Amino acid sequence: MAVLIIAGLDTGGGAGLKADIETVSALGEHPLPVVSAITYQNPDEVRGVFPVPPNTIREQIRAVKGVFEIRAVKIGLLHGGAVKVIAEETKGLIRVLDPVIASSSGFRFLSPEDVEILKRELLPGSIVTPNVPEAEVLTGLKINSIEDIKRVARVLVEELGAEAAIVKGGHLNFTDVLYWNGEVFKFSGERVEGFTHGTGCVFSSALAAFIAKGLELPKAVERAKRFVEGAIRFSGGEGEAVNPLWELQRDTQRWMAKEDLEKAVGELVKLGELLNPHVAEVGTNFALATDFGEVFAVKGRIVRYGKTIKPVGPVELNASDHLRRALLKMREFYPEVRAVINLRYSEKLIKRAEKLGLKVSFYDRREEPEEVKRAERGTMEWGIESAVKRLGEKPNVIYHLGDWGKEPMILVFGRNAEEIVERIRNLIFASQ
Ligand SMILES: Nc1ncnc2c1ncn2[C@@H]1O[C@H](COP(=O)(O)OP(=O)(O)OP(=O)(O)O)[C@@H](O)[C@H]1O
Ligand SMILES: Cc1ncc(CO)c(N)n1
Repeated sequence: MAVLIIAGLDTGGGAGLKADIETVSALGEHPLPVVSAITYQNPDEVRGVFPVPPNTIREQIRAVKGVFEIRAVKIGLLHGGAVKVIAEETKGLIRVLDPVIASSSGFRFLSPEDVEILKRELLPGSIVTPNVPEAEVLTGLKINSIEDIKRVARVLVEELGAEAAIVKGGHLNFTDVLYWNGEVFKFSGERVEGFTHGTGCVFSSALAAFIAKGLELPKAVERAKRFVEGAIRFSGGEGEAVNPLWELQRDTQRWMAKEDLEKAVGELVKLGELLNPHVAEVGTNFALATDFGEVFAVKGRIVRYGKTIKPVGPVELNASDHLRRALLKMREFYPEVRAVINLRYSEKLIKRAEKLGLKVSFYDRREEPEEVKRAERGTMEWGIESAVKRLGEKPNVIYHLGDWGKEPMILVFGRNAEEIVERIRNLIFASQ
């Protein structure tokens, strides 16, 4: 199904048309991109805007209207001169209007006069998706609470003529409110950590995509909100913005990590008899993280099995809490580290690691502060941090000598699963 997207270009690649195209494509619909403005911006600032002439916008829309079956329109950044043309050309279509008035960095895209034109020409009949400051500008009302949000959403529909209004709580308490058909719908949410540049664009284009799929409005809003939450959680990297491709990328990363780890575990099993004496009493596990910080490991761990070794279960997401925490802590210091394995402690292995040129550090559980001990779950994180700080550079191997009821252990880290296998091979062959 086709979704017509009328929006601006963000040179920083975070918001605007690029985010919209990715969102609509990721959700399986066909984007028809129409450029309304060219902005010069980066994640820190908007430097300026070139408005695309209204006739050029009209011709872009006309080139696809009637050729594709347009199931929904998403309208993002505009300029005053374009409003009338867009209103004319999208008449009769389902319109999601994201009234982009100012950037998150404070650049004012629409003048008060432009806002008046938007209210008069385009808002009536549209599904409008303002954030709190935009809703305040559109209605002239102040918003301090969820009750205010509900009132303003109603005003947008009942007094300003919108088909529906979703006032987004990203600037308040992450609860969005939909007013539609005389009814109020609340969509609760919690703050998600991550980059938020482009959230408004992704939300409105996801909403348009879900409407294009035929979802009823409340269901489409719910889905769009959850999609944005994922796009924030799995954001990051160069763009310092939300990531509309999160679901696809996460799934790709998952199968790659799973496959890599399965292969590497297979290689370890081939070392069976040689590795057997180094398997920890509690079992050995082997963990691999994706770029998104999700960690795969062997369910039930790798155990001694007669003279050889055996993975108890399959490679799965979150199959090892201990190693996951160790790895994620290490990645806070050294994000290139993606894999870890635990082995039974032996002085011989440590000596051998040092001889091989691996950087070795340790932590002493007796030095663990009382408050960390009492919190219980923080021990691993504390241990990794103290070992990293002790060495002052990236450790490849971290060991501890145990404590009451705790088996001494060695952790071997690597950039990927193959590197771990290689390190284990070198360690055990040489320690014969
Ligand atoms: N940190 C966050 N955690 C969870 N949800 C968020 C967060 N920030 C925004 N949202 C949600 O993202 C959606 C977009 O809302 P937001 O108010 O951020 O839009 P916006 O201000 O128009 O975005 P932009 O920054 O692109 O202008 C809403 O569903 C909102 O609740
Ligand atoms: C092009 C464009 N559209 C929307 C926004 C709002 O995030 C932005 N900063 N840039």
